[in-house]
Amino acid sequence: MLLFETVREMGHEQILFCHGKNPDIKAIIAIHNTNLGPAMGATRLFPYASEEAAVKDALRLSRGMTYKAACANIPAGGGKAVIIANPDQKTDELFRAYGGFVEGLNGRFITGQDVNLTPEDVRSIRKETKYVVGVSEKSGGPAPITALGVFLGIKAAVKSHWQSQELQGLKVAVQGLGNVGKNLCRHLHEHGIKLYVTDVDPGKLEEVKQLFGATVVNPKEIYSLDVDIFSPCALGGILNHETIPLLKAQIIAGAANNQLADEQIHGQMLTQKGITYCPDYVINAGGLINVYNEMIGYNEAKAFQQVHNIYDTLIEIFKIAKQQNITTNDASKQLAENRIINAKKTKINEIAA
Ligand SMILES: NC(=O)C1=CN([C@@H]2O[C@H](COP(=O)(O)OP(=O)(O)OC[C@H]3O[C@@H](n4cnc5c(N)ncnc54)[C@H](O)[C@@H]3O)[C@@H](O)[C@H]2O)C=CC1
Ligand SMILES: O=C(O)C(=O)Cc1c[nH]c2ccccc12
Repeated sequence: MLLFETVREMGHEQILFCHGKNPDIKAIIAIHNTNLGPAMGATRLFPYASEEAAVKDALRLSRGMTYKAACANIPAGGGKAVIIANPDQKTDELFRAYGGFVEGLNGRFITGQDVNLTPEDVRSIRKETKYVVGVSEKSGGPAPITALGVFLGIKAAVKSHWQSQELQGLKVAVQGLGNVGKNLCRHLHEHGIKLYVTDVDPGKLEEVKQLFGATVVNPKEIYSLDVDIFSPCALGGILNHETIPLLKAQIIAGAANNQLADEQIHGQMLTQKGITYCPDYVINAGGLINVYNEMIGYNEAKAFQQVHNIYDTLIEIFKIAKQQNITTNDASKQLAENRIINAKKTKINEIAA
């Protein structure tokens, strides 16, 4: 991988390679853009197959955070960190060492809990740095708000795709019943939607089957179901050459980050199939909205309003995509980039005034 060529093309400001021998730590903090504010992004821990895979994940996730904040009108920039490790290697010392690196950035990067981190791990990070958010119990954590945002995104997609407000009787396939997926199932069930669900954890499947009368399917079956909507709420990269030809759903609307294995190629494939794709970083902004509000002093009404704006933003993105005959992913990128450029101009004008 040609590192500087890649970051020049993707537009990153700074990448920090964090290393230590005792404790043994390998982490990458990617700061994509800070025009709108400090770079925000939760930290994920993962046993990446290669260092290149870890770098790529950090680069793409951090850029996604820039677009996410811009599309949600949150005055924050985009960043993301990955710790290369197996979940069974987690220790308090590891997270404290990582926290030291975050502290060294002095607020340019603000982080929290992502894949494979628990609230306890985040408390370890917090022993070394105050630049951690999303640990307060006040707002109930980011997942319920993320799920609400995804539900509103589904409503927007239904409106745009079928010119309908009617959810009753629709069939939705949900991949992953974690913190977001389960909360999403509750909203969908309450609106009379028929659920088809999958997870690799049998306990979670049983719970959702009992609570919401969901039909349980094998992880491999989830793509080819005869449903109206597919909601990926587990892993990234699930929209690819193997899965897209299998899809019967007309709408894709879920919480997972980096759903398109390749943004251009697979974004186009979905458009050609006539599928309405809700760009992941637009529909899953609820978590960021929640932690940002927690950071500035939680105001439930304000956070609620910002999450509800996801509906209007998606309607605007679908409109831009149709008018310009581009993918919804490119339309949302355009919206985000315009907001970032305008913010920079405003900043320059303020300095000049
Ligand atoms: N929690 C939040 O506020 C936000 C979450 N996201 C993203 O949404 C996704 C879900 O987040 P959470 O619910 O918080 O995570 P989680 O870790 O609580 O849930 C993920 C679920 O997916 C399941 N899973 C893993 N591999 C699977 C497979 N191959 N097939 C089916 N299920 C599988 C897991 O068993 C788990 O139940 C993640 O990609 C996360 O990055 C994005 C924005 C905010
Ligand atoms: O939407 C994402 O991918 C996030 O990282 C959102 C998020 C959850 N918890 C956080 C803590 C600090 C910064 C962002 C987040």
